[in-house]
Amino acid sequence: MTSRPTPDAPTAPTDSAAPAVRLRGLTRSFDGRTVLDDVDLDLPAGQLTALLGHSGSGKSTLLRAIAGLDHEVAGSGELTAPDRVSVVFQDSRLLPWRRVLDNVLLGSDGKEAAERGRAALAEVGLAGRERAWPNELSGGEAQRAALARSLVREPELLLADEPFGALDALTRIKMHGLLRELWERHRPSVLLVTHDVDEAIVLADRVLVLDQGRIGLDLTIDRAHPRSYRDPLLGEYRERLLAALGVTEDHAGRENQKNQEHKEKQETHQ
Ligand SMILES: Nc1ncnc2c1ncn2[C@@H]1O[C@H](COP(=O)(O)OP(=O)(O)OP(=O)(O)O)[C@@H](O)[C@H]1O
Repeated sequence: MTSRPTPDAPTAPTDSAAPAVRLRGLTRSFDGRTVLDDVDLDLPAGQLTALLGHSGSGKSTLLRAIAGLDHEVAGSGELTAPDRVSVVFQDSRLLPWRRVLDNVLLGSDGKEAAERGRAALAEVGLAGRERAWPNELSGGEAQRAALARSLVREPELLLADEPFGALDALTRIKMHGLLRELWERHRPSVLLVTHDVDEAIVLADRVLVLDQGRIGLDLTIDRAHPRSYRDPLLGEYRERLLAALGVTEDHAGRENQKNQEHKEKQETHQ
């Protein structure tokens, strides 16, 4: 567990019951403009949490702060996060000059590491593609490889910034199933940044909405898994989230219906 106090903050205590991530008074600004405004948040160990918010609301800024990737950003507050953190982005960030297995193993050597890498690739459905080059993979396969690379480190915390944002709808649905499966097997704490309300509701046990620099809504999704886009009981959560995002009912209704029809069609075709 690493505490990263910013200049005016004390160090957080660490104990076994402590949340995986603890933020107190986290503030981040760019050019004098406050993007995160005094955010308090606990992410319990082993929870899959989704983070929604308008474009520019600060989701990536929050994720980068938790990942410790924002040293150049002005800010304050107290932040505690685990030592083993993996980050997955919208693009796979595979090195094109390394084969898939070598990408997964980056930074680890030896026979045992190679075995773990192979096992991770098998877990994401890429057994047999170890020696492929990244440019031989589809977008979905590349994201699978990125997930394998993050898993091989057995992270305590997985930070995922729109990991499925660039994928087509059918691949996205398959990746939702995969992410949930991997989470159930490994149980890291996950913070999933997404624009997609349905993705958040189907995958996460808790959904946060970032609004005006703060957590505007903190919603527990109390439905068993696996969840279906067709589940009418998820509709109520969807409405609350859309309202928190400021989407009007009319607009939401039309968009929802379109999305719902599309997703149901894709689900049927799986
Ligand atoms: N390095 C930076 N320098 C200056 N401004 C930045 C920087 N990074 C982010 N910002 C600004 O901070 C605000 C929040 O950005 P951030 O990327 O966190 O939003 P987001 O919610 O992740 O957006 P999106 O959903 O579009 O990815 C935006 O107005 C953005 O322009």
